[in-house]
Amino acid sequence: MSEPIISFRDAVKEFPARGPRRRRHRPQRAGAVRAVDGVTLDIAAGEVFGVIGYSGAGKSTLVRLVNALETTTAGSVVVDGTDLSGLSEARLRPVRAGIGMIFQQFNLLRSRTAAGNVAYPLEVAGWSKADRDARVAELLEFVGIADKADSYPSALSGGQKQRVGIARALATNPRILLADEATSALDPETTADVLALLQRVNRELGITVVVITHEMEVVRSICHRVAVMERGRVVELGDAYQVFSAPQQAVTRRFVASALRDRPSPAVLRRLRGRHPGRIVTVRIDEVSGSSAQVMEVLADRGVHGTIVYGGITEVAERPYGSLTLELVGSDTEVSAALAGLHAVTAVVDHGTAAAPLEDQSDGRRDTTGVGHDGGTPSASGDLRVRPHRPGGGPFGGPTGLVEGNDR
Ligand SMILES: Nc1ncnc2c1ncn2[C@@H]1O[C@H](COP(=O)(O)OP(=O)(O)OP(=O)(O)O)[C@@H](O)[C@H]1O
Repeated sequence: MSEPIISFRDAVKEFPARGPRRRRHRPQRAGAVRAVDGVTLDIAAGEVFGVIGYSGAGKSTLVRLVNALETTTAGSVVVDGTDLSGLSEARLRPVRAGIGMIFQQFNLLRSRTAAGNVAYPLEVAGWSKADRDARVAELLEFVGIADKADSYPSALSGGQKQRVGIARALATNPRILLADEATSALDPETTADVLALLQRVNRELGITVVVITHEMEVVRSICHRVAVMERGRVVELGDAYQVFSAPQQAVTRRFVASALRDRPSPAVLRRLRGRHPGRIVTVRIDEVSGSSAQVMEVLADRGVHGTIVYGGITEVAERPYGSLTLELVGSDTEVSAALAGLHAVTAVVDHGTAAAPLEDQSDGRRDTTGVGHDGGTPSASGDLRVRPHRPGGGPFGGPTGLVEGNDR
């Protein structure tokens, strides 16, 4: 990893507890809540770093520590070589000048045009009118809304407003851009456009981008590395592909499931078994284990006919990831040999057949990733062990021990 531009060391932020919402968080001092609870984390210069977590996890507080909108209760935050602890407002000013920020609700000045909004930080920084005009034109061009320079925010779409927000955040040449739920108010297509723009900000301008989100899709599409937050703590951290292709924590698995709807729910499985008489198996497709070509080769070698009946392959951090659910048709011996062959190349979940269904090991919880129990660790092969269907369970809706997931 290159030189860190942001470092948290055992960073803690406590707030005095007020109201019932905060009571569910573990109080560290009587009447206090730890929004950030001992975070140690380095964000490298030049990366797109994601902080993902559900509401209340502490994400916003964590980024507010970076631009010193909040100060740590304990531990330290170092930004671009400056330890923010105990700095005066005057000393914080230059640190803040090196950080741009964009928000979910855009926070544009309604009384100013797009150009006027982008010019605002330049006015505050004392730029001349000529320099401001040139810089504003350049920025609006960069974010793709030069034609909207004279429009007021009320006449702009959400995506256009966020482009103005990005241009404004970039105006004074920051080294860091903080994006707090910047796409959460946008539709999927506009989200994709804005994320592509943030990627350009990173690649073309070399700006470190820190993305705060509760959407896996955001991390999946642009982040190099990710921290998963829960109750003020970082519970998983690393390369986005590694974290999401082998999630260790239940919270991470939920995020993966929300983005990759590639694994059949129990209800879908029952229908698949009903429609397809062969053996139903789900195989993981990723860079480390099997590619679909490898999987098909194994089946062809064993003389087994494989039909794709469910699944999807997408990209996480620009690398392939997903799963395919196949119906295997052949003699019992051929199918057993094919299963053994598949196990050798990738993670496999054997769902059995309608006559002899197999349930997965997640017992009471649907494991959507194929890596093991909630809170457990994946087996060496990353495989899901299977056990025979419980006696007395009917193949269609009987007490199978499987809990209904989303019936997709
Ligand atoms: N100024 C504050 N005073 C008291 N408690 C606060 C304050 N700001 C945040 N909290 C509490 O700290 C915890 C973390 O909040 P934070 O906003 O950082 O989470 P988040 O992950 O960003 O969630 P969201 O996406 O809903 O904003 C929450 O329990 C919240 O109620």
